[in-house]
Amino acid sequence: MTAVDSLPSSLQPSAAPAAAPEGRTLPQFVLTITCQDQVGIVHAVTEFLLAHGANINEHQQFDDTVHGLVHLRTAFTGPLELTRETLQRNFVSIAERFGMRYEIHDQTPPRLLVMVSKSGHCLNDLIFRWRAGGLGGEIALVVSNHEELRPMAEAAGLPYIHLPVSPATKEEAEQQLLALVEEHDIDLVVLARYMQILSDDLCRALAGRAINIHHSFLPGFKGARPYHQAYERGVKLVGATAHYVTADLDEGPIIEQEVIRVDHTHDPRALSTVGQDAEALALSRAVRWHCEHRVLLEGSSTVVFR
Ligand SMILES: Nc1nc2c(c(=O)[nH]1)N[C@@H](CN(C=O)c1ccc(C(=O)N[C@@H](CCC(=O)O)C(=O)O)cc1)CN2
Repeated sequence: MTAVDSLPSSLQPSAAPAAAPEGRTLPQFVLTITCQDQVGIVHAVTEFLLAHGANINEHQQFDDTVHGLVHLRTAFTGPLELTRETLQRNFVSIAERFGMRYEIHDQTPPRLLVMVSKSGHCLNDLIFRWRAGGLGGEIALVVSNHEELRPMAEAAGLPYIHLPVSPATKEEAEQQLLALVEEHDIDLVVLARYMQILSDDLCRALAGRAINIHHSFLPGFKGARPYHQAYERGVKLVGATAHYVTADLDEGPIIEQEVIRVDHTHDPRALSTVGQDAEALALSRAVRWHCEHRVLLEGSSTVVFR
């Protein structure tokens, strides 16, 4: 008798997926796994989900033969009574058997804190997608080292916190930011053209939960004025790079990049103007994919299950 044979009829492979009672929706979850590649991983995962009455909606896998690793993302719908805590508790033994690094998420949208300076095109795009329900997370508040974007945030009903930064106030400002992250139960900090360099301590505190948009196609043109560098170089493509924030400026693991064709008629201002579209698109995609648990960090790189 196989493991499947021992399951109740409602869980037999041919059984229809569990249905939600009137007015209720079935819980949805995402499981992400990284481990050494070995036989039986997918079988163990699918047998575990079957035993909990879960119905797989999306499954993606990448075998990284360079590093001998396998990365999985499985999105599934559970029976009404299934919880993240039950899954977490029951999956531990499987994770230990295969030496898995894993996360189990329910459908609670991550809470976002957006940081800005004076340029509003990325914030504007994030607010539009959030209000349209297409960002994958909830914007909780906006923090800035300037006042210029307060009207945009407050018009969207968002709290706006002004934290001026100078060499004298930087440490205090960063402590206040961390206090806001705790106070508002923030899951992700989004640097949406925030033009101050975060300290090593702050980067460590926000490791894996802070995304920046750099206004160039990295690794080219790092720093604060990439469009001037691009103009001087005479490039024919400009772009933007969304990456996790690390202490090494503009060196964090890349999540998404976008490019736009330009030519000799574009001066630095024109390059900056056309580049804004690439920045807004790359950042919003990266934020949504992070919120949907589609981005797996692997050392200095990422695996993105788009
Ligand atoms: N620790 C990190 N902090 C930040 C990163 C990062 O990758 N790691 N990205 C920046 C954004 N950025 C480029 O994408 C960037 C922003 C600002 C500067 C810079 O030189 N700033 C000057 C001040 C400039 C000003 O006041 O306008 C500085 O901080 O001395 C370079 C790159 C966000 N933070």
